Amino acid sequence: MSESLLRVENLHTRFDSDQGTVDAVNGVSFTVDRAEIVGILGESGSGKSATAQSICRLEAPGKIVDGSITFAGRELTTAAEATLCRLRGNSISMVFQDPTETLNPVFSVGEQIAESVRIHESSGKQRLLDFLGVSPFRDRSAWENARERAIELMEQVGIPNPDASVSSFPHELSGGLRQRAVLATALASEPALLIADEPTTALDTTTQADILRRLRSLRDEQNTSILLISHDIGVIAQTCDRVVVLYDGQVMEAGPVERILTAPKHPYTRALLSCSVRNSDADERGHSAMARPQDHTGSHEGCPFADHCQHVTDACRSGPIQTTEAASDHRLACVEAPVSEAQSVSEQQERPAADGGQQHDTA
Ligand SMILES: Nc1ncnc2c1ncn2[C@@H]1O[C@H](COP(=O)(O)OP(=O)(O)OP(=O)(O)O)[C@@H](O)[C@H]1O
Ligand code: NI
Repeated sequence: MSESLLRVENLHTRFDSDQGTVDAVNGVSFTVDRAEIVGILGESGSGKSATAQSICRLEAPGKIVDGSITFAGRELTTAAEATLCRLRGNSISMVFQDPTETLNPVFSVGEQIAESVRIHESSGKQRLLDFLGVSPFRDRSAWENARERAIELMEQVGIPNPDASVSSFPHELSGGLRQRAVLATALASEPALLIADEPTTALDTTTQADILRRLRSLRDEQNTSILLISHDIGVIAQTCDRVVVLYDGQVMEAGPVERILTAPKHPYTRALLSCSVRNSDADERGHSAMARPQDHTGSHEGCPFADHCQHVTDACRSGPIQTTEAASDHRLACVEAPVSEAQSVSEQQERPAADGGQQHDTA
């Protein structure tokens, strides 16, 4: 078995502010294999973006205070800025939630996509466009080639009429088209790993479904590994192979999407799923709104979900929660897992336990 493309181990990312210290990422571990789509699922404030930013080493003003991030066997937490720049220009691309922050309003989208192609081809030069504020395409033939590639990329991400839209400015495009253009710039370098932080959150459901479908084709056709961040279970279910459920900067449960979404074992995951099924019913086990961790500055003894968990015991509050293997490739951070399992089966009448009701089988 080859080494995972991305391996995050015991990552701790901290923000220091006047209000105190926020442990935004508090011991997170997971891997992304080649040609795999892994989702990070969690509510607002659970540390999804801080995790993604740490992987790209764009965590400032946060600081990585512990743990390891390896990409293709290379340690990123201690890598030099020049190495990180090269990786970001070639191997790892990130798409942020708000495309207006990524696209420069004064250049056409075609030029910006073409510039990403050029950066990739000239292997890791500074982003001249941002840097100098001038178009790097003074040489006509260089522009023609890059423009052609930009049009291809625009087609790939579903921008209609790319021949015409290549000269459009960001403000001339709809939100959906802008987000597609951002995706095209991210794909220009043919990255081995694409990190997409809520890439479709602001978009209508048809556009969202289309973009998610294109992410899957990207994996199918180009073997791109994708880390997809979302608070939306539907998005994760449609797109991912595996999912990591975050709460208060910690992994509650992780495993194959189908398994986690149909037979969740962690009380938090189950609360999250039942909220999404009946999200109008905020009273559903009382978890909907109050499940959010209000105070990140306290100590981290015990399970962060303990105060909202109906299965809570003394052990949940008294020390670090061990992560156990509920099944092969299914991790769980819950001391009450066996009790929860019994509950889970009765709560989930629609499915005869997929694992035969025995959660402690071996890998
Ligand atoms: N620049 C910052 N300064 C101080 N605290 C921060 C900063 N950025 C994030 N945090 C804190 O870190 C925690 C995790 O934030 P993060 O943005 O990773 O959450 P998220 O899961 O991405 O949420 P959302 O779904 O709202 O994007 C939060 O408590 C947040 O307040
Ligand atoms: Ni976020």
